[in-house]
Amino acid sequence: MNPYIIEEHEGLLVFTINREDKRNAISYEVMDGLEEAITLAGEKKIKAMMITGAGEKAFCSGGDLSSFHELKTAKEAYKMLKRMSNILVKILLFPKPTIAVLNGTAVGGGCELASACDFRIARKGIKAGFIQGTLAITTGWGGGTIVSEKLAHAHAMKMLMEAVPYKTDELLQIGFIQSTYEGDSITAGKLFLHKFMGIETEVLSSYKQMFLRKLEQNRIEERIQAEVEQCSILWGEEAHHKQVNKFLQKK
Ligand SMILES: CC[C@@H](C(=O)O)C(=O)SCCNC(=O)CCNC(=O)[C@H](O)C(C)(C)COP(=O)(O)OP(=O)(O)OC[C@H]1O[C@@H](n2cnc3c(N)ncnc32)[C@H](O)[C@@H]1OP(=O)(O)O
Repeated sequence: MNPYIIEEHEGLLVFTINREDKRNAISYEVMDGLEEAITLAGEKKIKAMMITGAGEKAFCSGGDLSSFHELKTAKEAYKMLKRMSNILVKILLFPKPTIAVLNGTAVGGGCELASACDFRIARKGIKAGFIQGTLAITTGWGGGTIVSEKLAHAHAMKMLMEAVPYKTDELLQIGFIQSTYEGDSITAGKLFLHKFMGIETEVLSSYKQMFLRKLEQNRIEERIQAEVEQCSILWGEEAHHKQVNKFLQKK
């Protein structure tokens, strides 16, 4: 089965992580897919991009631990973290509106991926959190830096440091998600963007640039690079490998 699906719905590019049995964990193949989707979303006929996951259990459970666990040293981890952080930067700085539709749990890197989008909506009852701390690492794809820009200081720091999944009412309250939905995820995403789709692409892009200028002024890319480097160091430590082993041995 293809690990991702790319579809076009009347000017909306929809990317679905299609690894339901692995809770939509991000493998290198999913990274290939995200890179392809970003390129396709750049086409003139596309007004906005949506990212979601297959099924109802998970939006994305972060990096594929069974595969990335092979990366033992800081240097090995850096390559993977850097590649995915480049993808997050492309989504963050994408010149058109982007939305993450959290069809299910979003944890670890899944929460980072969602943070890179302009908007996040969630199915009622899901949970989302930066649980990286429980694996003795920090965010490493740029998500910590991104969330520090998008949420109030105390909310962002609390969410990162607590390292627990939050319920939808808490996610709404801190502003991590903008609304909740019931039913089909793609329909919910389309409904959220409905009014945007009637506006000229150039107008949407011009507004997006206003927000991007602020991020550039705040040296976002330089700060994301520092996050990648810091996480790589922690990744190489025994404490991290011990926690990942615990998760993998639960099988
Ligand atoms: C690597 C980058 C780093 C970053 O920079 O941010 C990270 O992303 S670190 C964070 C990595 N993610 C996690 O630690 C989450 C791990 N997963 C879970 O906690 C749970 O699976 C879940 C997401 C809360 C869902 O729980 P549940 O519905 O009970 O499912 P299972 O736990 O039984 O899992 C089913 C199936 O999926 C496999 N799985 C789940 N997550 C991952 C993952 N991240 N990588 C690889 N595989 C994953 C799990 O092993 C099960 O597989 P099988 O036993 O083969 O059925």
